[in-house]
Amino acid sequence: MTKQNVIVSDTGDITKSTINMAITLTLSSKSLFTYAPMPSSPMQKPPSGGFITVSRKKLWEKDDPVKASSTTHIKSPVFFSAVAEDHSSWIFHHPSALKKFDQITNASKGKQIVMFLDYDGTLSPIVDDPDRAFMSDQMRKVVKEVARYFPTAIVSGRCRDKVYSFVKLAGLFYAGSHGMDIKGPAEYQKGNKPVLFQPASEFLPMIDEVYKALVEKTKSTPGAKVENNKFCLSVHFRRVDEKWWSALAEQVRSVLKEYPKLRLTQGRKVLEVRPTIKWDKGKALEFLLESLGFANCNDVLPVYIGDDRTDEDAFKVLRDRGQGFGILVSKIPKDTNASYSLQEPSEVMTFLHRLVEWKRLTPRT
Ligand SMILES: O=P(O)(O)OC[C@H]1O[C@H](O[C@H]2O[C@H](CO)[C@@H](O)[C@H](O)[C@H]2O)[C@H](O)[C@@H](O)[C@@H]1O
Repeated sequence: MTKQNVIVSDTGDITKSTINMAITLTLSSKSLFTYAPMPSSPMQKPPSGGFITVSRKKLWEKDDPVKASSTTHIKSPVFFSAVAEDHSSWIFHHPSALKKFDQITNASKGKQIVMFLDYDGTLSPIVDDPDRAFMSDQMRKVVKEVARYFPTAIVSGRCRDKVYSFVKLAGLFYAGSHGMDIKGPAEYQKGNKPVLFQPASEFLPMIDEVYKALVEKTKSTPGAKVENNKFCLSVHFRRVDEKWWSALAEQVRSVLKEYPKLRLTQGRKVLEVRPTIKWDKGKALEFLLESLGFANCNDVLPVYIGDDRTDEDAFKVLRDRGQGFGILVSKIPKDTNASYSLQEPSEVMTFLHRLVEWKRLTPRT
């Protein structure tokens, strides 16, 4: 494997000493994720008081409650006060979308809201078994209502068919495989045809081959699970004992060294394998806006809600366009290009309810 084809994250789901470090050391010193700190981000500044430094990595570690509870250093009261301080500073810059609801709806005056919703960790809570990440009936109901009023897309790392089998709603756009498999509802036509876009289709045979190789290679690691997401793959380690994380990373690396056209990224306790093409959730968002007839328009307000690093590509597109808002679903501070935050899927549901209510009560202009 060349050093160029593997890009590695640092993420709060794991510690430096384990899987993350294993890949970083063996493959590349370059960090994968473009979690560029925002110029205004308070996280760039040293915490005031000057007696303790709380790194972003430690804050990311808290993303995982199990990990956090087993990490002895965060029990220090000094740590807690520094975390609290960082948290309130972060919230100041990424306020709750519920608290700033009026600000968001005011910005939509004269504009068409278009909703983009990530699936795992946004519409459904994170669970141990990826095959059981079901969406609640209440969440389905409100997403259906949202889609009645606003063009709506589900954007997921999952295989499109799989995410559809969870959401089970017609009339929406679905962008699976991190946006590499986009399908629109029949009622939205582009050139008299329903929208269908698969920029990585040439990679299908390779992805299938690597899927089989990864299943074979990782079968000795208890708890590891390889998920075929059609144009990309996920190697889950949520149910793998931490002591095997490095070995699992090495297994994945050993398979990928034969495939320089694939890259490795990291999400929430998952290693994600995908083609090196320049396509991501941000590009998918732009493609969808264009398909909806909103390319180069000022009268549109895209709102993207997501919880993971891959959603940052979409947040960044919105920030760069100076259009719409990204909303990060997270309980803890993270470097993000999102403008607002929500703590968890239940808050996402409340936000969507309020949006539907607001739209119902707003007189048509
Ligand atoms: O873009 P997303 O819809 O957020 O997909 C990202 C990954 O989500 C899924 O994995 C995550 O959720 C699982 C279920 O809660 C959890 O067990 C896992 O640890 C998380 O990483 C999905 O299974 C992956 O294929 C996606 O890449």
